[in-house]
Amino acid sequence: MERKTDFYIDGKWVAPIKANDFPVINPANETEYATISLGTEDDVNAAVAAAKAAFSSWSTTPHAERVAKVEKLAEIYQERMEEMAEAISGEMGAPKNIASSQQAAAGLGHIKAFIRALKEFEFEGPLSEKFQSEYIIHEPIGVCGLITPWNWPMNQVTLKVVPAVGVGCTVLLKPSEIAPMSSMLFAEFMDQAGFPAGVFNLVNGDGPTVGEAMSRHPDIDMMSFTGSTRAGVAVTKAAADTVKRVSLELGGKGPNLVFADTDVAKAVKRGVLHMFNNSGQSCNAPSRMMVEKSAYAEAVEVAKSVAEAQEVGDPTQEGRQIGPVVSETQFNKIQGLIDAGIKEGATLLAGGLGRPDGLNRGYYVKPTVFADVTNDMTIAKEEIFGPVLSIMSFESEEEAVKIANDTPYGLTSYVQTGDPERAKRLARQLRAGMIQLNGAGRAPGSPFGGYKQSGNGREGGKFGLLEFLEVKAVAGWPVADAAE
Ligand SMILES: NC(=O)c1ccc[n+]([C@@H]2O[C@H](COP(=O)([O-])OP(=O)(O)OC[C@H]3O[C@@H](n4cnc5c(N)ncnc54)[C@H](O)[C@@H]3O)[C@@H](O)[C@H]2O)c1
Repeated sequence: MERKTDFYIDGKWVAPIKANDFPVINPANETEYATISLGTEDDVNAAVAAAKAAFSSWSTTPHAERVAKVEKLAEIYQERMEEMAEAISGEMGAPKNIASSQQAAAGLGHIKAFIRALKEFEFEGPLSEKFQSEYIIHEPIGVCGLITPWNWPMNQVTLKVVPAVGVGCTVLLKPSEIAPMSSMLFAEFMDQAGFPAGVFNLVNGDGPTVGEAMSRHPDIDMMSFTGSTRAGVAVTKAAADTVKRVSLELGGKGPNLVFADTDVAKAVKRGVLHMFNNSGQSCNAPSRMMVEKSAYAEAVEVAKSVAEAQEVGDPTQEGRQIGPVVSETQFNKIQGLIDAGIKEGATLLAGGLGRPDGLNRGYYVKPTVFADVTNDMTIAKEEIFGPVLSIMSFESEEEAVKIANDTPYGLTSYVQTGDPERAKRLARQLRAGMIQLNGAGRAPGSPFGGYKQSGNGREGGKFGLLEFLEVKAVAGWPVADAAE
């Protein structure tokens, strides 16, 4: 078992000011995978002081030099990708192949997309052709506090750290205390890449102590938060007195509209597998499958057989199995929601309560599908964050849009239809930050973020850079006389 109780502050690994050991549990076998320390407000103060001191020189370092450091980081990340996949698998239970090809790989993909965005972004220029002497300059916002969740650890960490330091901000990262090992390894990569002392700092800790101290801190200029809507609201409230900018990436309850004019079997299979991916622990999971009435019977049959064929098991083995969910708390929460689905009268098609056969140790959940769900049921309203799909039906396109939008969330909505005009129409009518039509994957650098209570930020590519930039407007910028 690894013991990694130090924090990374001002370019060095330092012991916490007050020791407070905390176990990182491997959810596949319920044993202690590593020990970290939970920090205090004093550790936050030390890290923020380092970040503040580093800001004036880092923010004025030539852009090309900063980009070169990010390129170095990409090289190191690529070389040490397998270590990263192992850390992610051990801390949150992603099976080997997902940890490597999806989880760790997502981090590298984002770093590369940011390198392109950093090279292409126009940091300054005239307001318009007409107003040449009104000059706009984008400047780094300052010291940024970054808080991340456990479900896609490196995806989230790279989406925040890389654009922030890339544009000249300095940062304090607090990863999820449940899955901090990948971030500790990432800190090693940052150190190896040669970022100057104080540019990147990491303090482990829980939300109410370290997260709250960061959100309130007068010397943190911006908070970038990914996690539950509950914690996002807490961060926003704690940040209010200092009027810092708060960027939020929160939960979701994604609708997946399946129309009879598509290849229903194929679309349903894709939707079910997508729901189960990462054991259902994705903010953008298509958790409400809505099927046009005339295709409903077929959809239910396909979903049942896909769920029954879904293997669950040991993440250290090769294969297409899904792993456990992250913790006992999550396991119990999911069981409670499955129970609510049964009690509220949804039809249990596959899975259900308890662990899958033969898996008595580890937080494994049965791949579960409910049919005949209505949008007022708890399982249709709450983010479950487990491999649990709800299927419901609709009669008309109008009704489908109404049900899809009837949620406080608005992260990703999915549409499956053979009619291109309908696809375009729905893409405009669905109230969500992201729409995926007919199984299309998202392009690197495309903005990731939500409407409504799914958040207010946009991460990735040039949109992700803008999150960490202030906009300065200069009137009377000297311009050469056109007549000269
Ligand atoms: N929209 C997105 O981009 C996105 C991506 C991934 C996950 N998520 C969301 O994250 C959630 C799952 O992650 P989780 O269980 O780790 O969420 P969580 O909100 O419990 O924790 C997320 C982070 O916030 C910290 N935190 C908790 N309470 C806090 C407080 N009062 N002040 C400051 N920080 C606090 C935690 O320590 C952790 O680092 C889901 O709701 C999921 O939808 C959203």
